[in-house]
Amino acid sequence: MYQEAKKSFLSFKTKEEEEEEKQSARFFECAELILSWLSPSDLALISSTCKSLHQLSKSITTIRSSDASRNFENNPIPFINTCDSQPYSYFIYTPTQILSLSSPHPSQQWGQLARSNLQNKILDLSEKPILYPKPTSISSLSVGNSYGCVCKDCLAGKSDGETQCPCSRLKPEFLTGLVVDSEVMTECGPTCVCDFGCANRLTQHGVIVHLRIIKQSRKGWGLYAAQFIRRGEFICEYAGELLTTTEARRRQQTYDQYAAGGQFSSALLVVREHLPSGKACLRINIDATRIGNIARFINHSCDGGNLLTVLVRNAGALFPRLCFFASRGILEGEELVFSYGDIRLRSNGLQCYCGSSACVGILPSEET
Ligand SMILES: C[S@@+](CC[C@H](N)C(=O)[O-])C[C@H]1O[C@@H](n2cnc3c(N)ncnc32)[C@H](O)[C@@H]1O
Repeated sequence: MYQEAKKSFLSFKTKEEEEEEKQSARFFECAELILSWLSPSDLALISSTCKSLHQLSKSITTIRSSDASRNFENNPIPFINTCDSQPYSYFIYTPTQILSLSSPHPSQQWGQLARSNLQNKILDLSEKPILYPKPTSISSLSVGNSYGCVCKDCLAGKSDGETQCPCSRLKPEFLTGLVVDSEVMTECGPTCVCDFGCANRLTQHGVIVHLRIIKQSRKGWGLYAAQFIRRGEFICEYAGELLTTTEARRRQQTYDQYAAGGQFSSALLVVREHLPSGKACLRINIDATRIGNIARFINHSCDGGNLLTVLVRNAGALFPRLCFFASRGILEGEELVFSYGDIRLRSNGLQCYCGSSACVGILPSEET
């Protein structure tokens, strides 16, 4: 009798306790949404405050390491790390080039929990994560009075690849895998009447091949094939923030200082396109260090690697894009690598661990 009375007394909840419990349940539902906006260090900090938040943070970390592309690409691109405890590399994802963000702290939701009740109510999970502040996508910027095509079927034409489409300077050798040097090619773009299904938009459908990102003790994260990739197949474009040359130089100085302190990888690429006149050169600075796509993980190889870089111009688009294609058949499990350049300005530059027989020992470095 006494035992029964004690039990019912203990399970009795006051109104205040019930209200507190409800509030705590609501807090954890909201926490799922808020935590997916946090950087890894803030996530770790909050996970140390209580057991429930620790569990939530762990689930978010698992989701983050299962897809670097955050659902932006056609297939998940997982992180795999067997050399230390870093589960993923943190950066903000953009599948295409964007104009440089002036905000010093852009943020993006990453790691939403699919089975959250609250999320099911207010979020469509097929949506891409939001990038804040909202960037300007370069593909939406077109040149005034520019050309475009009005073809019904842009690549219909002769079997040798010659087509009537004015936007198509697609090298036929590309598709048969014979080209080995850097080329410039053109595709249909924003000013054409054709839609995204057009065959002359090879590089505009995101990453189609299966890839993974693996960490190595000496080179850091690298991009690897998770399937056999045919020679000439499109891999990805180099997406990031487009910078002015002044801003690129400023950032490179900061990155060099961080790199000197160790454990920092920058991903600022300078592309120079020699214009047909031969007199001028168009310079494009793409920084994928804080905002970029999976191309930011491609490491250097002194022997030129297995990738071919191609500048692709979409008809009517203001800027060309740097795209990677397989320069030969690539086996599943092989690392995707290309040459960062031939110039080594700094004799005390970073040590190269490409492992090729052509290895010079130092990573390329140029004046930004
Ligand atoms: C564009 S990032 C490539 C991804 C980088 N490994 C990471 O962990 O994020 C360029 C940096 O990767 C490293 N890296 C690239 N290729 C390398 C190589 N062959 N040997 C050593 N380090 C390399 C250098 O730190 C370089 O500054």
